[in-house]
Amino acid sequence: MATPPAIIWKDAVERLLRYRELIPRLEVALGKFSRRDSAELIQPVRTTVPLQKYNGFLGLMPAYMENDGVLSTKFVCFYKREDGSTLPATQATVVLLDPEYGNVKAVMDGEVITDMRTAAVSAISAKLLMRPGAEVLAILGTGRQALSHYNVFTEMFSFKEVRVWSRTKEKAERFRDSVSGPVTACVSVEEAVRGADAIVTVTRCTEPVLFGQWVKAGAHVAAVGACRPNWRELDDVLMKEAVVYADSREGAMAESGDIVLSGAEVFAELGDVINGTKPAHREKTTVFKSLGMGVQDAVSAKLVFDQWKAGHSQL
Ligand SMILES: NC(=O)C1=CN([C@@H]2O[C@H](COP(=O)(O)OP(=O)(O)OC[C@H]3O[C@@H](n4cnc5c(N)ncnc54)[C@H](O)[C@@H]3O)[C@@H](O)[C@H]2O)C=CC1
Ligand SMILES: O=C([O-])C1=[NH+]CCC1
Repeated sequence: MATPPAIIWKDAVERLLRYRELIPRLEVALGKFSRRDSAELIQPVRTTVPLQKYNGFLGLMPAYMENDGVLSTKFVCFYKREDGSTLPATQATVVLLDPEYGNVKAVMDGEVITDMRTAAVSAISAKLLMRPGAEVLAILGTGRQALSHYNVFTEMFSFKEVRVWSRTKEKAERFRDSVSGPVTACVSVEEAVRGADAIVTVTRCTEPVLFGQWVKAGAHVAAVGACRPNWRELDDVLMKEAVVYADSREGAMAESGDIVLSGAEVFAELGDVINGTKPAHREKTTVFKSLGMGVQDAVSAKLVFDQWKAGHSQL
């Protein structure tokens, strides 16, 4: 009989997941995903169930990596919360299964995984697409993803200046005061992004907040919010001027308002660049449209579970 699943909650995930181990594994997984070899990796586009009464969605995100023996699914609920709401915008749980027996091996907190793997993939996009010598990073939004993006971008790159913008100055200042490094709290998006070499958009907005006219030619934008086909963060000018990359082409065509509504073309997936089958246009303005993929959760969950098991076998 199968042993009961391990329950690995937030504190443990926080302790066990490290960017330095996560990032190389995500790079390998993104490359595998873009090869579309179903003997290696299967990951359908997220199934989304609208929770109309609550202005939210349940996303089901399964992934199977046969050669790695990893089978998982994430349940993620995300909401368009009203201003001032104290309810969480995103809640997630990852379930790891044994692909041979079908039993659940572990149930783990998915919030830390979602925060970290999303930021890690944006950092991979910057590693591949940002101009060398980038000096200024701008972050739009000051929530959970803003913090994880701040952490990994400042760990991986040496920016001379980091700017943040939120809809109120107080929120931008609170974010500035909560992190250890120097941050400029900006009162307008324009002030935050003018001259920036890298821009991260991590807002819950549904209308464009970042306009192409403010974006420096050759900048790299990691666009993380607006994960519904009728939600936007970036305007048409930026979407049409930039070379657009995505984590999953199918995901982007189905779920990204910035792509669907602007009519912009997805030039390549990050995995195509990793595999060397599509170029990284570092010299041009680039947008990485992130939607999030089950395989990113699968890789993270395996890493957490392996470390958790190693810790428990020593007890
Ligand atoms: N691409 C991916 O893989 C993932 C994307 N997301 C998306 O990333 C975004 C940020 O997520 P979290 O940081 O977890 O949310 P959060 O609720 O912690 O932070 C959201 C930020 O957006 C700001 N905001 C809310 N409404 C806004 C508006 N109308 N205009 C401008 N700013 C607004 C809030 O003040 C806050 O600073 C959300 O859209 C979420 O759905 C979340 C997880 C994974
Ligand atoms: O990949 C993910 O977990 C999500 N993408 C959009 C909201 C949550």
